[in-house]
Amino acid sequence: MSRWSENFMLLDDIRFSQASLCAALPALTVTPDALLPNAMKIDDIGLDSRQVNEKKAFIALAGSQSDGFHYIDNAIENASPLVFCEREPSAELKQKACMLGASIVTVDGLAEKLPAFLSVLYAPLNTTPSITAVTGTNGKTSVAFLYAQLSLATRQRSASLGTLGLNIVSVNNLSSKTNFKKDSFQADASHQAQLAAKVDAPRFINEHFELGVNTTCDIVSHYKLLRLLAQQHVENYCLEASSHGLEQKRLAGLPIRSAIFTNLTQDHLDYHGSMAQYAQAKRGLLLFSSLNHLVLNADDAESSNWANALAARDLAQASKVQTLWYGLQKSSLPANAQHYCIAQNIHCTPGGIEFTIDSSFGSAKVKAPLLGEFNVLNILAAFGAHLLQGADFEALSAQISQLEGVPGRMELFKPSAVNASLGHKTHGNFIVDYAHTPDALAQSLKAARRHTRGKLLCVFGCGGDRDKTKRPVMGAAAAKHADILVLTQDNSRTEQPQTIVNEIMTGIPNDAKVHVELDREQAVKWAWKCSGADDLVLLAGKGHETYLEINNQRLAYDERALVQRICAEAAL
Ligand SMILES: CC(=O)N[C@H]1[C@@H](OP(=O)(O)OP(=O)(O)OC[C@H]2O[C@@H](n3ccc(=O)[nH]c3=O)[C@H](O)[C@@H]2O)O[C@H](CO)[C@@H](O)[C@@H]1O[C@H](C)C(=O)N[C@@H](C)C(=O)N[C@H](CCC(=O)O)C(=O)O
Ligand SMILES: Nc1ncnc2c1ncn2[C@@H]1O[C@H](COP(=O)(O)OP(=O)(O)OP(=O)(O)O)[C@@H](O)[C@H]1O
Repeated sequence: MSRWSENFMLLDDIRFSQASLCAALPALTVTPDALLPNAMKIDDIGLDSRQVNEKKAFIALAGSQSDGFHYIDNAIENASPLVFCEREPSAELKQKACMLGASIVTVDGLAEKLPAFLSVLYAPLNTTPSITAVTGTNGKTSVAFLYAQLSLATRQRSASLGTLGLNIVSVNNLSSKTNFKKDSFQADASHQAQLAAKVDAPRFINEHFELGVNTTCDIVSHYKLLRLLAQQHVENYCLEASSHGLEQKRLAGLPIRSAIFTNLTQDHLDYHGSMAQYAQAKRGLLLFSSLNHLVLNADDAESSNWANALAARDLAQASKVQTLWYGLQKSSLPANAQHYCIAQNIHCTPGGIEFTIDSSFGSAKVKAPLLGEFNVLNILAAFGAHLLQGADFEALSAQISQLEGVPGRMELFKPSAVNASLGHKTHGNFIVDYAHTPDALAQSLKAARRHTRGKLLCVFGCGGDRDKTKRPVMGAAAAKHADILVLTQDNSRTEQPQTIVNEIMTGIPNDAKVHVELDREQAVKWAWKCSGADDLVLLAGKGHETYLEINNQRLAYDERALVQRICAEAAL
């Protein structure tokens, strides 16, 4: 099943009533009597003319490639009885709509009015979850995933949304995942009753759902999701805010309470044009008037631009936002940092990372079963947001040892320690990682190096039809940090994989050890066969994905499953 159809299965359950429609229409300055009778029968709404029907309205918005206005005809042919658009349609189109019983309503400033409309249309029936948004070039998915798990320290049902889809984590699997004892949890009777209600909530508990093609989904889906999460008694919700999503106002009007910034390095220059514009798009998170908390990476130079941009806002807005700084060096903290969270004495062990948290809320020695120093930063970012939101320092610190790694992010796979026929381990371990930017690749290789005794091999490629300037930079980063490079394909889209590889090669020094194998599965097998027992093979770029995108088609390719098969076969 494609990701799109799963998306609709999940969000299709979220419908609105006629009463909600009547309540919401004034936000668009529309009155129900301006609509034909069919229009009032809708219970769903969407941005894509190809996915409407007789009960679903179409919102025609201008996009970056084309304009929804051009698809109004398509929407009414697909039986949509109601279309909102930003300018007057032709007389011919109006006449056709009239014949089909459809209403086309022109709304001045439709895009700006949409958040107010959607927030009434999909108003959550109970409390809106507290929203934390995380942005940055790398680490968004990891921070969101870790944030949701850390919420278990406060026994709150929580969710994360982004590249991995929607994950809901709840208290009712706490006993199987953690060492919490039920009786050691102090709660009054009403709190216990609320917890029981959460445990009995109908669906999606501890579940994962694929949700569309984008890291940050479209604006309608966001409002539907808020209602869905409220129905599921989710109290804490962390979403990934991509720079595209922020620029295209896919999050407009959401009551985002806390913002986390991870880091800024090169990516998406094809879309934003320059690093300055890319950085500015990300800082768009500061414009949410609902913001109360800001969590900044003290080790990343861009964070001071965030602090300055906040200070430049009007006094009332700036002074209601509490800022927490996190990082690996106390010396990077700004002199006026009131709240901070620093990791010190970091040790990378075969099983994970150990470090001491030194913070303005307390200090603790912690261990996490995750690989890579950058995951220390990711933990601190999620931890810092919870601290500002009022979580207890001790309970949060205890939860760190219970964290589960993020699928396809520095995920370790070990072939059986002993080969049955040879009596010893013959080849190296794998790490499957999602690094697809120059900085992420450098960071993941540096992290992997700390977990290996032998050689470090790296299998990677670069995506087609996207920022081409990062290709040689990724080649240079891989050559600097790995011993053997295996160049292959990674979502080449409509480009020739060999052309992409040639561009990567221009950044690789002549004396580097490079093997080219465009068939990705063969490249992985080649690297593993070439590895010795103490070596480590890092597979970068695919992570959790289960496809290779080639010529507008998604071909089945699951690198985690492939590696599991290789590991299993090694034991035979
Ligand atoms: C370049 C880009 O960001 N495109 C996104 C954008 O589409 P768009 O505004 O360009 O849409 P368009 O094609 O111009 O069409 C305009 C309007 O007409 C509608 N339409 C279009 C065709 C049709 O037949 N009928 C119809 O109604 C469209 O639904 C849209 O509402 O808005 C759509 C709805 O929100 C997104 O799905 C789409 O993401 C495409 C698939 C994409 O590849 N996006 C990438 C670049 C992206 O956004 N990535 C970031 C993550 C990056 C990261 O990992 O950091 C993300 O958040 O996913
Ligand atoms: N804090 C970090 N700093 C640098 N690199 C990181 C950090 N966290 C993760 N990475 C690297 O970036 C890769 C992607 O991580 P993650 O999916 O969490 O980031 P992301 O920002 O969500 O990226 P995307 O939006 O493309 O999914 C990881 O596989 C890892 O190699």
